[in-house]
Amino acid sequence: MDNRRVLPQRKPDLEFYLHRVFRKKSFRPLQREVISAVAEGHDVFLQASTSFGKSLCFQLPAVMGTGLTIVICPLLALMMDQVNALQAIGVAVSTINSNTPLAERRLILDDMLSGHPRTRLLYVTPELCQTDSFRRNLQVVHKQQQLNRIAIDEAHCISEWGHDFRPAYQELGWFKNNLTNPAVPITALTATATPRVRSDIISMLGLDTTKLRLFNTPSARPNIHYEVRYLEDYSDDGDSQIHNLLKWLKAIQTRRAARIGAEAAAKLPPVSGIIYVGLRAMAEQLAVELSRESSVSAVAYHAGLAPQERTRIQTLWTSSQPCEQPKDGSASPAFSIIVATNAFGMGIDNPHVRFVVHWTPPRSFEGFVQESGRAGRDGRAAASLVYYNTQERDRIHDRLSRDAENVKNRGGPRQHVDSLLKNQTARLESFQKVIRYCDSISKCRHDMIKDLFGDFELEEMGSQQPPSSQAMGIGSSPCDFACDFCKEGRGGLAKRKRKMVPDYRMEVMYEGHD
Ligand SMILES: Nc1ncnc2c1ncn2[C@@H]1O[C@H](COP(=O)(O)OP(=O)(O)OP(=O)(O)O)[C@@H](O)[C@H]1O
Repeated sequence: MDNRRVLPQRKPDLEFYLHRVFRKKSFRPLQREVISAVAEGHDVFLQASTSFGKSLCFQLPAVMGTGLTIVICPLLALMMDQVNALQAIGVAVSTINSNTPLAERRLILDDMLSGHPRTRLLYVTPELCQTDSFRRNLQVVHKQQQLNRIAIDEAHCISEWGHDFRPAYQELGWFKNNLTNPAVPITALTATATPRVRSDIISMLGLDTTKLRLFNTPSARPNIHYEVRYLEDYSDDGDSQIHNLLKWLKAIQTRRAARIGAEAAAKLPPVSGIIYVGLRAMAEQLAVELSRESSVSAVAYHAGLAPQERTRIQTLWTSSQPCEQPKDGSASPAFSIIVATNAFGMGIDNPHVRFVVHWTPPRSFEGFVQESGRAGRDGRAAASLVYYNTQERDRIHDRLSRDAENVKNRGGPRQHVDSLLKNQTARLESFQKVIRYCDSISKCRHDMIKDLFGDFELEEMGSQQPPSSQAMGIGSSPCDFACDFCKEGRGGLAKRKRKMVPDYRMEVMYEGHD
């Protein structure tokens, strides 16, 4: 008998893959912990802010060793962004989507079923995972012990879209029910999930909460200054709002010049910002009006633009010189602004956005957190402004209530109507959270976001957080004078609000909200 001690072969560590494959210097806070849990084969739920680097949490484990990771992605553009980025660094990645030619699809499936797939990550849609043929293929790969995990990116879509226009999301529970002995680990990742959405994700995927490893970053980002600007009711032409915004931009410009000198400030690339509006026509109009200012370059972005034009705008805006230079040789604008509907954002990787403005109250609280979270992805100071007036608030609220009523009165299969109603009610509740956030003048906005998003519940469920937020403990605020309440206090906010809203309305607005 050979008694020689077999030395365990030392596997390259996570840092090795981080440096070698992904060419990053170090992990961001919490990333290492999440990646370890994924690599160890746990079911993982990660709720982390838009700038976190969630993709790395399943991409890195996928390139360690052999086997296949299936990635479920809701949008083609998002899928292609990740696939292109991985191809560029030499990772064996493929995608099967509506644009994949048949011959290529066959090659990918042949590789997948070969018993030792070369492909490390395969990006697919939930609709593909619903088909019998793809499910059979997954079962074969699973039997061959080559199916390492399923990663579900933008997992909130399970709850937000699964109930109506993308029912395939409702079917993702198939993995846990059918890929068993051993069960295939699932990694679900999202930037925005309220307690309701979270529990939908967990139950629809069939995840066992007693074994699930949970991770989250605070929903309110410490480097973002949150502020609500109260507008007078019935301001008919919007001029005062534009004036208010331009004044704010001017102040940023002045501060910048004071800090580094006017000449040096003029040589810096423009400050990038996003203004979210509710309608396409509003995006066009506001972009024209803002561009009248020599210091501003503003461009509209919405789903009505031709795809090439949208790509052109995105590419320019995410480049190091994010707007066109004036043809007459005059100084380049100090601000480069995209005026967009909510068609703009998902998957757009511009870490240097300094501000996100909501021109009207956002339609949902999740949308607000996600959209405002596009500011300051580089970790530097950034701002979120919401323009708010009671007229617009009531208009949106009435419309959402009417939509819920219409669904109730609709004919059709009971189950379908119930599902639509659940969704419509959730939309209304989500907007009511926007109202609470905007109306409040008595609480730190970071704390409000944390409350309204259910961060506390995650903490109670044992979710692990980055060390800096743990140090603050449950219930404490990540705000360091980075919101209008902490800066101006209740008195200051009340004064601002009173100027814009008649006294009798103020009383009504406070009721039940603070
Ligand atoms: N450890 C790291 N060091 C440096 N850069 C990183 C690191 N991890 C991720 N990144 C970069 O951060 C950027 C954002 O990553 P990613 O797109 O995965 O974010 P996300 O959390 O999925 O955001 P979103 O919710 O907006 O999609 C990417 O450019 C990525 O390469």
